[in-house]
Amino acid sequence: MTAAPLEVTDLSAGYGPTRVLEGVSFSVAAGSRLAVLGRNGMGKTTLFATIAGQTKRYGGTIRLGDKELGNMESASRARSGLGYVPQARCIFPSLTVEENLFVGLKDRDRSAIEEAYDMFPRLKERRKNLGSQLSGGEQQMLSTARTILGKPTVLLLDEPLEGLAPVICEELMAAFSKLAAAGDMTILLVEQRIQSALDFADHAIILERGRVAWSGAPADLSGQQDVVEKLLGVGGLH
Ligand SMILES: Nc1ncnc2c1ncn2[C@@H]1O[C@H](COP(=O)(O)OP(=O)(O)OP(=O)(O)O)[C@@H](O)[C@H]1O
Repeated sequence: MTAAPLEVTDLSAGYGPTRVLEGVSFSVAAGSRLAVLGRNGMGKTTLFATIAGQTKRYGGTIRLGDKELGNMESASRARSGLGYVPQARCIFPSLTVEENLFVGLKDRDRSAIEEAYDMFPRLKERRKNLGSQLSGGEQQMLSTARTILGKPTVLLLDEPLEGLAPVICEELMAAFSKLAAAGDMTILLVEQRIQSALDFADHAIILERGRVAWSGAPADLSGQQDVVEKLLGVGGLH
């Protein structure tokens, strides 16, 4: 499969009567990398959960390639090419690493598991360990690898670096960059480690109270100190 474009138009969503996203529009070209940034509670996770069909959508469209996802169940969105690695690492703690990966294979041959081991050699070393015996970084690798084995054409990564040591963050970001460079996936990344996200992405959007408050190239942000302070709550970028 090759990467697909994603186009979100006038999306609004929330939880019961609480509207969180309002009029969110952006597009991501096939094979490109979008950083979704914003302070805590601004709607980043809600955006990804809505694209994945796990939050109530009130209006707007979500187009992946030539398919409209808006009215599909989550499983159909996944079959249409959407891969979602949620913030809470989703692994089966009582299954081994290898068994966890089998779950991600769907109808692919077992030999495809080598793709996951090529990307994350650490998982190969731990293949007989139970999910519960993995470190936070290894769990993140497993959660990501399992989704990638499903061959998504658009991949959503929600705060993959959360709580991880710098050396593991570098390892993960290198793996994501390799994936992006292969051209098989369009990647959207939510990340609090702003500089890592900007280094990775070729475009960024910043959410503020559920709306897109800024959109542009990562390089443009470094010259906009007021935007960085107001929308990201940090003093500066490196
Ligand atoms: N299950 C829920 N029910 C009701 N409100 C929720 C629920 N999940 C999130 N919210 C609210 O939606 C808003 C956006 O939350 P969301 O988790 O999408 O933000 P975020 O930008 O991802 O934050 P963070 O960076 O802290 O993860 C917040 O006000 C939050 O309290």
